[in-house]
Amino acid sequence: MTAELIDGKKAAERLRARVAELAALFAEDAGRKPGLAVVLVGEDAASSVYVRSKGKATVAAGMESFEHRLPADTAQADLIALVDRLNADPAVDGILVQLPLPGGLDAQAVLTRIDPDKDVDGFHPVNAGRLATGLNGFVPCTPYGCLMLLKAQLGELSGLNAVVIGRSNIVGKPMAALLTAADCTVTIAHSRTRNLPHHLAHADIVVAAVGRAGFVRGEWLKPGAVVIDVGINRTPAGLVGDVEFESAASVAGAITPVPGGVGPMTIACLLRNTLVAAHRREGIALDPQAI
Ligand SMILES: Nc1nc2c(c(=O)[nH]1)N[C@@H](CN(C=O)c1ccc(C(=O)N[C@@H](CCC(=O)O)C(=O)O)cc1)CN2
Repeated sequence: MTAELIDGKKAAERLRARVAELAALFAEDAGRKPGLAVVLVGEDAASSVYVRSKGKATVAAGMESFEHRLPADTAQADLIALVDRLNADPAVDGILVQLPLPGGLDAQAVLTRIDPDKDVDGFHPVNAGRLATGLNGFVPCTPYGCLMLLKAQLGELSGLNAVVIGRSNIVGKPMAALLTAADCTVTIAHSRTRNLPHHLAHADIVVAAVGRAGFVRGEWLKPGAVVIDVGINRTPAGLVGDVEFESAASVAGAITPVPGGVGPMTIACLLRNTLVAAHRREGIALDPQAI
């Protein structure tokens, strides 16, 4: 392996510590802690673990955690009613509905019901529009975490060629918007892309978010590329990313491992977004770039 390993766990610890410092200052100014409400519907094992981790991290950062666990057969109207209550609750600065929702529930309708100014997941169409047009809003946590890792690794991103593999609303599209805003030349590749190796051969930055174990092969990469692997695939061999790690690490300049790369940044960025939401709701100044 020649690539430098990008340590997302360490970067996430640093971000969480900074958020905790600023949350303590917020509590002094506002007379209350920032509050995050997380809604879990059903008993998906991985989601349950993520929600527990979010609750713990929220409390550790000096914030208030409100956890709502609902049965898998919850009616759409009841879930919407809960979102409405959280929208109206002054102690709640951020609302997150854990995905995926059980079959039969309309995730888009639920996400669109969240007050855009409490939408710390950044999934509401208003926040997607704000990101696309360069306005202040909330950016989805995983792509924001990827951007932070890229900036820490490369410094200035302007003028670099970036290929984002995957076009989901949660990762691919916002990732491409963030890289475009950072003045990269961005290609979005997906399942219909012809000749992916051709595009990757010119990519200084590769963000893989396709959800297919070991999909990206090392021989497709430009030597020295920085590779961000968003994939979390559970295989008989354990947890693996979307990038074939061994072959990629012998060509790339730097690469995120799975686990321990992008994943931990997701929760750290959620805390960051909650802190920003709390400041905006209370009208207390905070430069989001300084976190
Ligand atoms: N409402 C949301 N739902 C989901 C999101 C999201 O951002 N908002 N993202 C994912 C799940 N997720 C957080 O919710 C998440 C995924 C992975 C990790 C993480 O730290 N992963 C570890 C590995 C942990 C493991 O063994 O599973 C790592 O990569 O090192 C944190 C959060 C889907 N749903």
